[in-house]
Amino acid sequence: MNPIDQLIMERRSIKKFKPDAVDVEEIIELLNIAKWAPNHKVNEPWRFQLYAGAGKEKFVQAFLDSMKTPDGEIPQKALNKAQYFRDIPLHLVAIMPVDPRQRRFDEDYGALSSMLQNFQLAAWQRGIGMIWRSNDWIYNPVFRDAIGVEPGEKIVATMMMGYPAHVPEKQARTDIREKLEIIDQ
Ligand SMILES: Cc1cc2nc3c(=O)[nH]c(=O)nc-3n(C[C@H](O)[C@H](O)[C@H](O)COP(=O)(O)O)c2cc1C
Repeated sequence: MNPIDQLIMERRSIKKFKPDAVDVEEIIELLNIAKWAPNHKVNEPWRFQLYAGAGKEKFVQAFLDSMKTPDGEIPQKALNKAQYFRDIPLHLVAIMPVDPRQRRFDEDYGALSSMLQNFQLAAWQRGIGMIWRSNDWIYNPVFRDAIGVEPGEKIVATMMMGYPAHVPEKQARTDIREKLEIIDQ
């Protein structure tokens, strides 16, 4: 199998990471590769925040703030998740401008999603794993405010990254013939 086909098929979303640090410069390099995604108008509809080292606590605190109940309590489940996040080497937040024109919005979302998949693949090639998370809290105004996402911006993903401690089994995919209609007459 050619290496690109193999890379696409063998990349997995990673949830368990080794504690080993990932070099921030390598992530910058990978983002500089990933930006060559297809992008109508080449408007580069994205900005990123990379939480590393002591800076991760800002991300974790924003998450915890968004999890507070009306009486100011933080559920144990959220505290456990926060600890899990602290132990992950890097968190990347991908943010796009929200264009009120549906077509432009769709194009921007498509471009950033393509960019993020490039990023996942280029990182996997170098042994770096990640998971794209789009949990409810990225839509929570408390979380958005805490990390400085402006009105008119949308968090598209949080990418949690590190060297994989466990690579899960692939989940089956349907033969594309079942989802493909060929119209040739
Ligand atoms: C837009 C998007 C959002 C996702 N959000 C989550 C998420 O919130 N939590 C999660 O565990 N995985 C999330 N994933 C990762 C998928 O769960 C994962 O791709 C899927 O299970 C298939 O596994 P694979 O990537 O290893 O093939 C997301 C993926 C995409 C593309």
